[in-house]
Amino acid sequence: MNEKQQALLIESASRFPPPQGVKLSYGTSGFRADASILSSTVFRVGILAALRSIKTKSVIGLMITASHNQVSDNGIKIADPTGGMLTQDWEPFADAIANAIDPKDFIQLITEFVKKEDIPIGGVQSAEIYLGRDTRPSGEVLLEAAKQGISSVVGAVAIDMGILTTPQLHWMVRRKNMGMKVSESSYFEQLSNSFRCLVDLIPKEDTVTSKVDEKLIVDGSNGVGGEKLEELKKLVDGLIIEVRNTGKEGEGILNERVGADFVQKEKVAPLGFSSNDVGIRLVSYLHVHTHRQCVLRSLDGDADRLVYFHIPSICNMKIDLVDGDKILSLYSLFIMEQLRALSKKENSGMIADYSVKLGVVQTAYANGASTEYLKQLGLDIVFTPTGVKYLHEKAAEYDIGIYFEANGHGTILFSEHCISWLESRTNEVSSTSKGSEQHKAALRLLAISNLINQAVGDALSGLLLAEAILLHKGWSIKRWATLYQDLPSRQLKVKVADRTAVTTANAETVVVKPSGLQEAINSETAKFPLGRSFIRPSGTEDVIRIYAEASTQEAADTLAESVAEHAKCFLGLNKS
Ligand SMILES: CC(=O)N[C@H]1[C@@H](OP(=O)(O)O)O[C@H](CO)[C@@H](O)[C@@H]1O
Ligand SMILES: [Mg+2]
Repeated sequence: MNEKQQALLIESASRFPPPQGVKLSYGTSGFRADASILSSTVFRVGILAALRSIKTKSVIGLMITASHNQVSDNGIKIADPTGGMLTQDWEPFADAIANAIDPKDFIQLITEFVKKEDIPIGGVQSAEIYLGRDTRPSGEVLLEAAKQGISSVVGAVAIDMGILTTPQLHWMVRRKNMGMKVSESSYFEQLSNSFRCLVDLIPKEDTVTSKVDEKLIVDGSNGVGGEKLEELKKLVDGLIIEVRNTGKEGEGILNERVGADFVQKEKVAPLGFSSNDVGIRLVSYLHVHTHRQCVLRSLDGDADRLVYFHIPSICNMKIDLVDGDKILSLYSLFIMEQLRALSKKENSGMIADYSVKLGVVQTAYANGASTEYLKQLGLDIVFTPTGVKYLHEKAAEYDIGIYFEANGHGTILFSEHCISWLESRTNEVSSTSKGSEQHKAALRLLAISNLINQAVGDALSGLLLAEAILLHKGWSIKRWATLYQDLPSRQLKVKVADRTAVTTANAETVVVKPSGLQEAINSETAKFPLGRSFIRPSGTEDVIRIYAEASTQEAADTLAESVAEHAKCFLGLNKS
């Protein structure tokens, strides 16, 4: 790094002094904190994004969002060249520069890292960073900090893509690096075209329209997802979608008693839904929730999560939740059916010439009943720690890898080899047996690979895929919900003195430190039939999370409470 570059960094960093007495960590999904202390972090991540772009010779994404957190929080995360999360190798550097208080230490960290990674700053390689943000009011100021961080690296250019959902930004980065044109309208077109393709491939005789829910009501969490769905729905025929909690002025506060995270964790209907919606299919998203005939859905604050629910009774606003595990099960079932059809010998006399490796990835939060169901389908199931970066990485090892967190964050990854094989299948088959089930199955799988976001979980594309499958099967949300019955579960969070004192192993199912705590959890769990419980430190909030499931709701609640008590004893409460 030459002197001119060093001077530029020192000068611009002086405009963004880091907060004192706070330790930030890149966490499960980037940096998150109260927005008022984040300018310096965002500025520094802007520098990191520019270095990453030079190093990889690719466009990098930088998203300003705190997803399901309260509106006063904000955050920042990076999209790598493939559209996935920042490579985990760079996270320690992100943590180090975010926490370097002394400007000299800060510059030294960058100098050493640039040398170690051999990043040719100031050379011919330029850097391009796509910026996106959600609808949080603090987004504008933080966007400016990111721009200044980027422009303090010689040759780096920031391109503001505007207010976007997180998955839209990831999609754009991926597509741009594949050499394609990028715009929001091309995103909407790709989603709506592939949805139409799936609907056109529904066997006419099998459509049992009377059973299908008529209307879909979507809870947009008062965030960016509602607004974007309003645009997308103009291009989608055959679905009646009503968006609530759109975040328009006066409609409500982002993520406050709305959104997928709230619905999934509290298991009650979000604000804006009433006893008039009984029987409808509903969706929540980021968080998206759905509710239709009425199915309801919830999106989350940045629209990368999706859960469905319906309100079965007017007596209370308790919901029947169709969570990420059930979305995963629906997708798995449909994909298995297509693969089976593809491998059948038909008129053409051809059978699949290679067997597609299909796998599913879950975390410890997956309901035990879902894992059992997927096992019975004969699927290969793998568990990873919480956080999409882990699930995504694992899913990418398959030809078709489906991953979901119970909270509705997930997608389906298709390997390049699988996509070209499917393409060749459609070409081969077309001359001899066009219109055969084999041909259609290949076309459906290709349409799914175009519809579902290959970069990251995406509430909008996930919703269209779930809808297409329900239409294909002629299923209502109630039918879908009966795939299996969830084991009763409870999640709690506790603010302890220092959540980093907890370390875990075996995909977070076992506490390693503090010692003795796991034994206490084991002895509580043993008291309940089908009991299962674990704790882990959250990567997005200053809490530890407790999960418990058991054969009855009462037992799950009691187990969660008693494990929480042990955790408090071992860890001490946060006094602040
Ligand atoms: C139990 C739970 O839902 N945890 C969520 C939450 O992470 P925590 O590290 O648990 O705070 O936010 C992450 C980012 O959205 C998401 O990936 C994860 O699944
Ligand atoms: Mg999110």
